[in-house]
Amino acid sequence: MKNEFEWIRSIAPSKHRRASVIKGIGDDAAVIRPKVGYDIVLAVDTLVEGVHFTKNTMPLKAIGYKALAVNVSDLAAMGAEPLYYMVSIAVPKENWEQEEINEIYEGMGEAGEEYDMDLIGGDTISTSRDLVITVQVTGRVEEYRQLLRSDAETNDIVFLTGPVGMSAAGLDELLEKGKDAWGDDPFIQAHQWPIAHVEHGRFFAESGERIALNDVSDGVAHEAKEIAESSGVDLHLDWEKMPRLDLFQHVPLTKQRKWLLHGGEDFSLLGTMRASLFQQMKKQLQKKGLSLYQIGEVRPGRGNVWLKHEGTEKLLYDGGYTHF
Ligand SMILES: Nc1ncnc2c1ncn2[C@@H]1O[C@H](COP(=O)(O)OP(=O)(O)O)[C@@H](O)[C@H]1O
Ligand SMILES: Cc1ncc(C[n+]2csc(CCOP(=O)(O)OP(=O)(O)O)c2C)c(N)n1
Ligand SMILES: [Mg+2]
Ligand SMILES: [Mg+2]
Ligand SMILES: [Mg+2]
Repeated sequence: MKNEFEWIRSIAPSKHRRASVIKGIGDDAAVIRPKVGYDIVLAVDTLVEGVHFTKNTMPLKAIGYKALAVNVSDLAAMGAEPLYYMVSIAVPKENWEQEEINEIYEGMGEAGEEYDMDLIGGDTISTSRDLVITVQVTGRVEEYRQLLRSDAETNDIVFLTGPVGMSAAGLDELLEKGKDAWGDDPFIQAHQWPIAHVEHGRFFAESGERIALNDVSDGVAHEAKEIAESSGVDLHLDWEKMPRLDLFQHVPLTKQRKWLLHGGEDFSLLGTMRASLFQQMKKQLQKKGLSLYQIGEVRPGRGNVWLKHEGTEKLLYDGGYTHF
């Protein structure tokens, strides 16, 4: 067992991918040199044992991988390029071994490699119970190109960059069967190894177009409501247009609705863009092997979300995951 400081040295990267890191781990704070012409984008998200994961729902490596990926997803939703991350980890005195924490860091390192980011610092503390991992990420976006949820306008179309509901479906299976559910099943994979849609975010930002964007961490209904409210418009969604995998075909409708609309943790991006842009953007994205689905449109309103389903349009209950 290493002591705290030996352990920190053992997880510190020996070199950085980004030349802009002036000082990483090993002083009172990290120092980075921002690139001229870019705005800095910052986000922080925490994963808590029992709330976001348990040892039965997530492999240790996946906990680390997901802790970084969910943060990168917020950078993607701003159109930013991920650059650096910091980690604060509160380790319970019982039930967690150093070897297990190392595995979490291995998973985080894998995500760091995937998104080309440097670990530049953090904090290590003990706690009485339940592991808590907080990751702070820094990214950059070309000046004034950030993609805000307040930018939706009447006559825009509403889009999703990928399927939703898979992570929630996986979680239900994991809560029921525990480790017996682990494996290649796409729902389980979606829950344990989420993918942040950075390429989509960057493509939208680089286009220079006005695009409103949110990542789907708390469910489509909730994220759509956030866009509608902050843009002062109404979003009209169409159930039939939601990207739905064949895998959902035999699932009862109430469950489909719960997973697809209120599930969350999918980390697809939900957004709006000018209607005339949609086909060309879809084609360009397809060339990169990326998808884009139109699921509705934006109309004048006061921040409400409507869902057309089985011929009638109703106000969509905006319930998603809430911590209080
Ligand atoms: N405890 C807090 N203190 C300060 N700002 C917060 C706190 N919690 C959330 N925020 C801010 O509120 C906004 C929404 O947060 P959140 O719903 O967690 O976003 P997301 O779902 O994209 O992670 C963000 O700007 C976030 O930085
Ligand atoms: C053991 C367990 N129970 C429940 C969930 C489901 N869950 C936990 S947090 C959450 C929403 C997303 O997390 P949050 O902390 O709200 O992230 P943010 O919206 O800030 O990105 C969901 C769907 C889970 N992942 N694991
Ligand atoms: Mg958050
Ligand atoms: Mg978000
Ligand atoms: Mg949330």
